[in-house]
Amino acid sequence: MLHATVTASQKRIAFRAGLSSGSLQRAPGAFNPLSAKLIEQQGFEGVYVSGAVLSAELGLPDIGLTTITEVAGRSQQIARVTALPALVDADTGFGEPMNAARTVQLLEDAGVAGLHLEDQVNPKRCGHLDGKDVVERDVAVRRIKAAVAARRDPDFVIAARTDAAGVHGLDDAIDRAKAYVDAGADLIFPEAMRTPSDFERIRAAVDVPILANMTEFGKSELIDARTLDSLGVNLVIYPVTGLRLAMKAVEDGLRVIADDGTQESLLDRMQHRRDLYELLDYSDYNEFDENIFNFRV
Ligand SMILES: C[C@](O)(C(=O)O)[C@H](CC(=O)O)C(=O)O
Ligand SMILES: [Mg+2]
Repeated sequence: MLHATVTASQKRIAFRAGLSSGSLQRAPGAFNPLSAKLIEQQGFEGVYVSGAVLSAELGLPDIGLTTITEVAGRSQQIARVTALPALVDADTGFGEPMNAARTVQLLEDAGVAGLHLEDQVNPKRCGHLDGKDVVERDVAVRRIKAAVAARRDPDFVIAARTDAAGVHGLDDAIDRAKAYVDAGADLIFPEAMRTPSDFERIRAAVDVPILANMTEFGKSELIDARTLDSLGVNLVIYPVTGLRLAMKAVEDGLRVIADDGTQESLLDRMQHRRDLYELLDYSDYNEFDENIFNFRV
């Protein structure tokens, strides 16, 4: 009720334990706090706060227009309603290495379990588009080092994402992944991997946990969870999946209302009022109120 009963520190410890458990952790993107509760209810191990979703929600493309204040605010809203650890997309860290350092502290304060910083130039692009570019490896290393040095909670996870595979090829992505691990990254996010064998090569190159981004309509083959697990992937994100499902359902539903003049035929495709209330722990609020208001004459 009102908030998750698990503290930020406990979530970070649980996130690290999951990453080193040897079994795949799954973190669908929560497109709002309510959907984070649904992700928890459905038995996933974590939630992902996607930059693509956050910008799309604001009616913007994912080209680095959102600010750290917006990202931290949304991340806090999501983290506080779920017991699951949240991993946040911190793009390029919102500027210079010093901005990346501040980003770490603001996201620690937001109560999330970790973030990822990517090696793209500013302004960044979706990692699955052509025409993106990366900064020099040393610049990215400075970004990671600044982030790691700024961390106050040693359990807060700092992930390094490399977009280099789509720009200079997989060999450069592997070199960068190694350099980012040396700089202190806890987790490697190789962006826009095409096939299982790309993940195999990353897995063989680094000792830290690795992440698979199973975003749709991009460059990556959609690989099922069991296969990812057998490839030694530690964490999979489905960043925009929930938003895509919801938006298509809403679009179809709105068309029916416009055509039929009623939503009657859509009722069995809707989350029932009862299920929404259950997700919101509505009955607990009632009980809470009764306990306060117990005046009897
Ligand atoms: C993971 C990602 O960074 C995101 O913001 O969710 C995106 C996802 C997408 O645009 O499909 C990315 O892969 O760049
Ligand atoms: Mg992103």
